[in-house]
Amino acid sequence: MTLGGRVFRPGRFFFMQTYRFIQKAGLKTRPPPSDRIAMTSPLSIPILRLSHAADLPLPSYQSEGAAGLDLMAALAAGETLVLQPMMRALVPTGLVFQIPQGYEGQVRPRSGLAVKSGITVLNAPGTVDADYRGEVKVALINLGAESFAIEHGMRIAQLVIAPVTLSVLVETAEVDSTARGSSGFGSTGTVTVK
Ligand SMILES: O=c1ccn([C@H]2C[C@H](O)[C@@H](COP(=O)(O)OP(=O)(O)OP(=O)(O)O)O2)c(=O)[nH]1
Repeated sequence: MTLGGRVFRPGRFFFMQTYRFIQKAGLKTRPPPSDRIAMTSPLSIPILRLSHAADLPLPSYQSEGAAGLDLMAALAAGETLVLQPMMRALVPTGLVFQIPQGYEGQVRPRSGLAVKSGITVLNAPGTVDADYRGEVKVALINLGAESFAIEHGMRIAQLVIAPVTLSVLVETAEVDSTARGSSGFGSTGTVTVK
């Protein structure tokens, strides 16, 4: 931008001041840059619905800020899957995801099912690899004292899409030293106030 023959480069402060002025004046604006950082555009994920999930809606976020897409049990018509206490089952979702390279799907338990009925994901978080093209299934286990009936369409788990940091392992003869060293597995105890 040129002002009075001099080159003028407006910085972040200039934009924020201008934004606040417009806001005070009651004019409608887009959110300031700092707020917009969090509003990244959603990742597109191709998804294939298999025949046993044809009557089910696609997984969706249940609230504006939810992190997980609810996964539903896709059972055969009229089938009910009863999980006896301490029994496990691989529950089909009827969905094939094409997760983009650099991301993974994490199959996580739903806290409501866990707290109310002891139903959780046995391998939590289950990992759905970016190159997996099979049906996503949920390994549920009943850790409760009562049997639990899973019906077709029941929201049994949630899928969180997360970025994956790919690493290159570099073998070395020694690693650097730290204050913790090799202490772990409860070495700091559990008491907070001494
Ligand atoms: O809860 C899960 C976990 C995995 N999978 C699918 C997607 C994943 O990409 C594939 C393999 O999972 P994982 O790598 O955890 O299994 P593995 O036991 O290491 O098998 P593999 O040798 O096939 O990788 O199985 C699910 O559908 N649900």
